[in-house]
Amino acid sequence: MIYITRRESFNAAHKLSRADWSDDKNMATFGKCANPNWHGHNYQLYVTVKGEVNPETGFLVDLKWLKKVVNEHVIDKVDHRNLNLDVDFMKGKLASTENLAIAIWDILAPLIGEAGANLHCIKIYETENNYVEYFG
Ligand SMILES: Nc1nc2c(c(=O)[nH]1)N=C([C@H](O)[C@H](O)COP(=O)(O)OP(=O)(O)OP(=O)(O)O)CN2
Ligand SMILES: [Zn+2]
Repeated sequence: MIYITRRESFNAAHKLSRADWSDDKNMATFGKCANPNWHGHNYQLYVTVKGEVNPETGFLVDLKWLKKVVNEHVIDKVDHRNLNLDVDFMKGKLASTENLAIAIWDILAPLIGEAGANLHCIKIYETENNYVEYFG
């Protein structure tokens, strides 16, 4: 078993708030992250794939292919966007890093499976100090 990781970066706005809660409750729960006029992050996304090395190519998966899949299906949809308003796969979800990691897993796992490998981990740094890892 071998593991290979592609890192991508994106910039996105969001806020942590629930439409079915009052402003006061959102502020009490999420603090400054519930600021109604949004705030943004420079996110770092790490997509780790696991599997066996193809003896003919020496590859688990071609990193150029992985870059293309991650960019087409994730980065192009989130970069310079508002996670709450613009991103179809986050509609109706609280825009936390946990929910973002789960949503990205759900998009990429089947695509990577079709290529004969397995998605191992989605890791997202929201800030330098905060990151989430999701293993499915
Ligand atoms: N479990 C979670 N908690 C929080 C999330 C999250 O996605 N999951 N997100 C946030 C906010 O988005 C917030 O913007 C994080 O910013 P902050 O707390 O300021 O993070 P920093 O690393 O910049 O803070 P330092 O104090 O400088 O370490 C909040 N909680
Ligand atoms: Zn935030």
